[in-house]
Amino acid sequence: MAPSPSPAAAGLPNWEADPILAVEHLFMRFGGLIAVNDLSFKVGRGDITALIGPNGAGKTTVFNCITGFYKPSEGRLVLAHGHAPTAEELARVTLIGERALVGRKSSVYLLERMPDYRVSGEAKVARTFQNIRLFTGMTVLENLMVAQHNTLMVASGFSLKGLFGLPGWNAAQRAATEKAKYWMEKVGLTDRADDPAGDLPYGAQRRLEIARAMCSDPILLCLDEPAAGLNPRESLELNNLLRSVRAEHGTSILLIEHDMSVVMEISDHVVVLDYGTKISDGTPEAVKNDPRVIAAYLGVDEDAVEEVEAEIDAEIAAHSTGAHS
Ligand SMILES: Nc1ncnc2c1ncn2[C@@H]1O[C@H](COP(=O)(O)OP(=O)(O)OP(=O)(O)O)[C@@H](O)[C@H]1O
Repeated sequence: MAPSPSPAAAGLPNWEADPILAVEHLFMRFGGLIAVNDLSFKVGRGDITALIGPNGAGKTTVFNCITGFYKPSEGRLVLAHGHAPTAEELARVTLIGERALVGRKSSVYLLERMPDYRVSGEAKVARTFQNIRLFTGMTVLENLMVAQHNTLMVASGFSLKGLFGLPGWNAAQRAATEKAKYWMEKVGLTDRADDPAGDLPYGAQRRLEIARAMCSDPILLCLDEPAAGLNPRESLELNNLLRSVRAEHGTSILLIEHDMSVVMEISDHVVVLDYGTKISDGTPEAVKNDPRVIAAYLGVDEDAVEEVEAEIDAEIAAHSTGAHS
């Protein structure tokens, strides 16, 4: 019997063929409010994926669940290092109640079972926030060194090796400084290395946040509205930075963004939420032309929404009549 074709060969999109993250039946309730309602989607390895939707749609809540800031009410969040897990591997890690199944070539992490510090330290998921959260009184360089605190603490033997200046510690400190310099250069902040982060212009603070997240060597970078408050030139620079992060470091990127010029320009895959529910999922082109998205999000005014919905209903009715005749 001929072997069945691989998912990629079968023409599936990358997020189906090689998902780095699978969000499965995610619910998040706050008392009587259902902020995320049975949400499932996948993030392709090496893809730039955008999560979009009107204000209050539940996007940041999804990020908070993925990054361990919230414990979801229900659902599974599967992060795969290496290849995606087989159904058997997934069933095993789920049923034995462990948070991860770590192998030499590939590992699987169930993020809903992990607190935020394990999601970043072990599963290697980094994030930035909608409201910038830098250490404003520290310099640019210090912010990038603090981001490597965990690695340095381990290398210092929790201070002992550091106190005696042992070679392993010195090498780790040199490597951390090199990494900080590399990312400073990458985001164009080398000449501001010794300035307090709080003195930087807004766009530069946003870039520093991304550099700080990258200093933890994430495999998945989650960015909450990275283009908010940027002017068109800065948005363009952001697009280039994100493309190069993906191309040179293979980091997969999941971003929440309202700026459609960023979303349509750099995303491979777009997922649309409205009232906590997924209403569209596909390539930027497919999503842009989806009438549900146009009605819910892409700026038709309220009067036009009913009109568009009537058109959709008429289309569906015509389609089903056609299908039955
Ligand atoms: N900690 C919380 N407690 C109670 N309700 C919350 C909490 N966090 C979020 N919500 C509610 O959940 C819903 C979704 O909010 P969320 O911030 O996730 O939306 P969003 O799509 O990120 O919105 P925006 O684009 O405006 O940032 C909102 O109704 C919000 O008020």
